[in-house]
Amino acid sequence: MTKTILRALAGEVLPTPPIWMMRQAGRYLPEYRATRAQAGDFLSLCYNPELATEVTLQPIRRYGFDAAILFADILLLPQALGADLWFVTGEGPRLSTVTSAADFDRLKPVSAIHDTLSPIYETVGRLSRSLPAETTLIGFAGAPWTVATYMIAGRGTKDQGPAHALRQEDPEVFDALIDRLTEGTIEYLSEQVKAGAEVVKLFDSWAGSLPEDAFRRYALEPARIITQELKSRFPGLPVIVFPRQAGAQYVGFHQATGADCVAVDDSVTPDWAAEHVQVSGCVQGNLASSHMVTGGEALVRETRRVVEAFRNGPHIFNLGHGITPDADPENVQLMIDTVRGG
Ligand SMILES: Cc1c2[nH]c(c1CCC(=O)O)Cc1[nH]c(c(CCC(=O)O)c1C)Cc1[nH]c(c(CCC(=O)O)c1C)Cc1[nH]c(c(C)c1CCC(=O)O)C2
Repeated sequence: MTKTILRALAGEVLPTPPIWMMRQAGRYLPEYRATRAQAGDFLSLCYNPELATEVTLQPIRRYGFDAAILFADILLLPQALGADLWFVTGEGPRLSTVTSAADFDRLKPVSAIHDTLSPIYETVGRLSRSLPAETTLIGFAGAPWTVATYMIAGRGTKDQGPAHALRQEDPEVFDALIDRLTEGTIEYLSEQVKAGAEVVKLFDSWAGSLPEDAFRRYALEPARIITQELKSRFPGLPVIVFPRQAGAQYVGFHQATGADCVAVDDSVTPDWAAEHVQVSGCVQGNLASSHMVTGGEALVRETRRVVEAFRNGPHIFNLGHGITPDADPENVQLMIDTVRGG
């Protein structure tokens, strides 16, 4: 029987939505923290196929989620393109910056990325051989705009100021970077699919900071190009796009990109998303991840509200954003029991 996630992605309305969780392998789980300590740092874990496979499987063993997502990070692609990358504990990622034509010219060609990323493909292959038969394997990459915001600023930023400045002040360099990332993302995801990923997801975490014209050009258009090219290379490949905090711009995103599923964050209500986004295809989301910290009756009530709102169309249950390190693993179980048990 076809896997539930693939059925939902094909547009089927299921009595119980399939479920997985962004960042389901992460620091809220004691077994993740133990494996990560064994690996040393986060990047060593990403590039270690044996341990990356292990942490990807941990939430599947513990909770029986319907999908596993490759354990990696959206910033591995810039690293493979030649950016220096490191993580500062308690603060987040740091990268060497791209803010001029000279910086851009130092980046490697897309053909070079596999030298760095081949361990990731090996992890995908191992996962594809070891997952339970009913579990779907999701590969992923960052969307060009979101990845560019980190490459331009050299770190995470609250308002993506440096990237907005570059796109306005030096559109030539900015567009060249977006194009390189678009091309790199296609090749990166293609290798994940060849290694066994059954679905791919594009994370555009900062799409919501783009004003309307720029949203079309830098969020929608790259997502369309990547989706279309992957679907022409791999007919039938399901694609999930996540233009986070797109608000009103979620409307029409399925049709404009050709993606099978639009993931929505929790800044929109499930009723609104059912009416305006699910009308055109499968929706993924969108319980606020704070419920995984606070739990209790509110968690049960809001979980039911999400299930109820999306009941009449294709839906994959998920959080509105990644689960946080301070989440309680028991609340995750309560969410799953509520989705599956009513
Ligand atoms: C912006 C972004 C990044 N990475 C990602 C995004 C887009 C989605 C989002 O908005 O959350 C995506 C990502 N990061 C990770 C995954 C793995 C798959 C999954 O479980 O969803 C995915 C899909 C693992 C990770 N990526 C990171 C962790 C925590 C690493 C650790 O210390 O163990 C994990 C499990 C680190 C990371 N990676 C990134 C940041 C800003 C950080 C530091 C923040 C933090 O410390 O939580 C960049």
